[in-house]
This record gives sequence, C-alpha cells and structure tokens, in this order.
Amino acid sequence: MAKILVVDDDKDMCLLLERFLKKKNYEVVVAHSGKEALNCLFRNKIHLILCDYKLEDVTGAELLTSIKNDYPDIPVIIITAYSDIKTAVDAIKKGALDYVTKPLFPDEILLTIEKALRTGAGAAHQPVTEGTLAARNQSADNSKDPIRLSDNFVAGKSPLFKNILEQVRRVAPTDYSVIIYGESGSGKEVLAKEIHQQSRRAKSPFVAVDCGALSRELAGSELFGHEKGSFTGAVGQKVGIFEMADGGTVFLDEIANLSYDIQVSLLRAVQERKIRRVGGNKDIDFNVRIIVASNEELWEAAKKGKFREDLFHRFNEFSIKIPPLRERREDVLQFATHFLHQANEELNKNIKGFTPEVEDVLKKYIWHGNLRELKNVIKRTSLLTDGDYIELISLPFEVTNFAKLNFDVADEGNAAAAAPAKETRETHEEIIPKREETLGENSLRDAAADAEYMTILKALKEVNFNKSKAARLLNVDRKTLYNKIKQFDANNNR
Ligand SMILES: Nc1ncnc2c1ncn2[C@@H]1O[C@H](COP(=O)(O)OP(=O)(O)OP(=O)(O)O)[C@@H](O)[C@H]1O
Repeated sequence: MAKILVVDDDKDMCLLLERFLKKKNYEVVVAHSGKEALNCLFRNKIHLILCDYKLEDVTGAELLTSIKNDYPDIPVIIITAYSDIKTAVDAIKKGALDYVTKPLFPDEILLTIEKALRTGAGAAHQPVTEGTLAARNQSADNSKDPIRLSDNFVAGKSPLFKNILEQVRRVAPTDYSVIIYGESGSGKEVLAKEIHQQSRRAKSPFVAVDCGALSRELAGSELFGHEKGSFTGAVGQKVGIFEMADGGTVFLDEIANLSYDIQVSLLRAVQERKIRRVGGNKDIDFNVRIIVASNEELWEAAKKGKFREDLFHRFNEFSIKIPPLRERREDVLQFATHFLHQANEELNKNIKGFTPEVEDVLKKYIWHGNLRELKNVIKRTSLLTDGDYIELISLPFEVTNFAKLNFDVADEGNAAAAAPAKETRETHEEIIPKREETLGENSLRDAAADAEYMTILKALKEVNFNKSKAARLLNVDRKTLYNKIKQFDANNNR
C-alpha cells in the first residue's frame, strides 16, 4: 500500500485529505509544517508527497529543494491557489512532478496521485539522514534493478554488493541450493532470507537454524524431529525444521559445524527428499529449498575431511560470497544510516545523522565484526546521543582510536587500508621511532603518556578490546583503565 505524506498547515484540509485518501486505500502521514514534513520523511517510507506550497515555517520552494536534495526519488505533487499558476510552474522547474489547484476536486487529486505513482520514481526508499545523503538505499542507480527488495533489506551501493544483488536476482526464482560464504556478521542470514523473499516460496516459511549451536545429541531431533519417547527427554512428538518449513526454505547456518553422522542423515534427506523423525519408522516427504552458510570454504573443509564431499556437491549448485564490510567501505554509511533509523525507532528518538568526523571514522574503521558490529556501535551511540547528530565523543574508544592503533599494526594487510596517511607498509620498528620523532624537545611527559598509550592499546588489542580483560592484563582495576581511556579521548578531542 502506497504511503502518502500530506503537508499543509491548514489542519482541516489535512484531515479532509487524510480521510479521503485512506478511503481510497492509501496509507497517510500528515505534517503541518516544513520541519514536521522532513521529520516524517526521516521516519517513514514515503511513496508520494502532496504538499501545499505555502507553509508557515518555510516557503514551498525551500521545502521542495530540501526534499529533492535528500529524497529525489519521491514524487511531489504541490497544491497551489487557483490564481497562482506561476508558482506551480516554478515548482515543477524545481522538481515537483505535478500540481493541483485549489479548490481541490477529489477525482482530480486521485487521478494526479495515481498518475504520479505510476510514472514517478515512487519506489519506497529508505529514509536518509541529512548528514548522510550517500546513504540513500534504493537510489537512482539501482532503481533500474528489476528486483524489488524487502523493506528491511539494505542494498549496498558498492560494485561488490551490486554484484551480489545480481546473483540473488538470478538464483532466487530457481530451486537451486545455495551456499553463502561470509565472515560472521556479514549478512548471510539476511541474504538467505532475501533469496527466499524473491522466490516463489516467499509465502511459505523461512526457517533458519544455527548448526553451530546444535548439540551433537539434539541436532537430529532439531532437523528431522522426533517421536515421543524416542530418547530420554523426548516427552512429546516434535516436528523438525524440514517439516516446519514445508513449501518454503531452510537456512542452515554454520553448516560445517554439523557432526559427521548428522551430515550422513542430511545427505540422505537431501538426496531422497524424505526425512525420518528420530525414533520414527516412516519416511516423510518434504519440499524445501536449502540454503546453507559457512564462514569457511566448504571445499577446504571437505578436503580436510571435516565436511562430506558428496554433501558439499549437493549444496554447491550455486554459491555467493559476501565480502567483509572492510572491503566495501562505500556501503558503510548506507548501513550506518539504516541502523540509525532502526535505533531511532527502538529508542523513540529522532537523531538525524552523523557529524562529518563521525562519518569519516566509520568509513575508516575496520569492522571485524562486520554489519553486526556496526549495528551494535550505532545502537550504543544512539542511546548516548541527545542531540540531532551522533558526535565523535559517543563512539566507542576502540573505534575513534582505530587510526592510532593502526600505527601499531600497519604492517597487517587489512589494517594498512584503514590508515590513509600511511600509503606504504612499514614495519613495527620503523613506525615506533617515527612516533618519537614527533615529540617536542621537552617531552618527557609526552613520551611517558605515549608509552602508556601504546601499552594500553596493545593490551586492548590483545583481548579484542574487552576493557575488563585489558584491565586484568595490565594489572590495574577497571576504573583506572577507564579513566586513562577517557583522558586519551579528552586529549584527542581537544
Ligand atoms: N542487507 C542488509 N540490510 C539490512 N541489515 C542487514 C543486512 N545484512 C545484514 N544486516 C544486519 O546485520 C546483522 C548481521 O547480519 P546476519 O545475522 O545476517 O549476519 P550473518 O553473516 O548471518 O552472521 P553469523 O555468521 O554470525 O550468523 C543483523 O542484525 C542484520 O539485521
């Protein structure tokens, strides 16, 4: 159902339009000022804007310019007074798609809206923040893309991600099994679900199971179900995920973690398209598509004897590799904005975006935990932010200080990319003297602080930035470590 934003400072007019459009099966959001309109756009997925050109807080031209800057894909129909055709023409030049004149006639409005939704760019867009225009989700670039992505699925704009979408477009309508490779948190499950959504199975269940979390004993029962009394604790009958997902898709995450005997049962199930519940004596047909995911190459696992080769070939009808976030930095702000939008909803806040410094840090940081880490950082910083924009001070220490930390690790391949100042790879020994050279003549205090800084960073790095563990390693209490870190932050922000 298309969602229409009605902007008019005349409340009666808004009410009238709202009632009328709702009757015609549109979803309606109302704003009584330019500011409110921009807020609504930030918080909602709007398909069309119906906007009075005379508002109290901004001129129609100003609002139209902001809308067209930030949301160029949303068609705007403006409402003008009958006598004011010149304004209408002006608005069209500024990017409005069409106009209607007062007094308004329901049929005319409806026709204009329908036409605009048909011919305008009207695809639902992800809300964007003022600070991160780059984060537009389904931008003009991929509006040509024939697949319509699910609401919560962000389509990265990097060439790498576009390539993934192209693969999804091709494989989704088929019944091929798919292996999705990618580091933890890179979006494998979300992609699997997207394949399901784009397939003819979309109306049937998508059932995901993390094979890494299944105990050896319970894996069979989870996957295939069990009969009452088949083992101690089997107090009732249980339906397994293959039956649960009948007609739909089963997603087996971390497939390489399944024990060998379960792999044997799985192979039989996949070959015969039948399962047998644990303790059961009859075969049950199933009709599911299987998508599996792994963060290690299954072919390698097969070579090591950890994964059955025949099972690998069964699944390997198609494979997609999701590159880590650090290899597609162009996508970072887009995802950050999406997660900010989610955090705003969860926390009932209205943070508009990120300061340019924060954007810079987010782009440079090496997201080892990929999208999951980015999401957690955005959630946390949103909680700590009271103003309109997320500022450097609310980012975690390890993220803001990453460039510095990189001095220490610049000889590691990936890290080099995050320290733009260091184009050439330098060894640890070369880097440390350089830091000393930067010290002033009377800098004993600086030298001590620097040494302390490096020691703390080293410890933090060793324990993957867990501050409690770092404190133990450094033999200080947590409070002391926190105070030191705070001090570094303060110095950095000076
Ligand atoms: N394309 C996307 N659009 C929006 N959010 C996404 C997208 N991809 C991933 N995310 C978000 O990032 C987080 C991690 O994604 P997901 O769980 O799919 O990763 P994963 O690779 O399956 O992780 P793991 O290997 O640890 O199971 C989730 O919170 C998810 O909602």
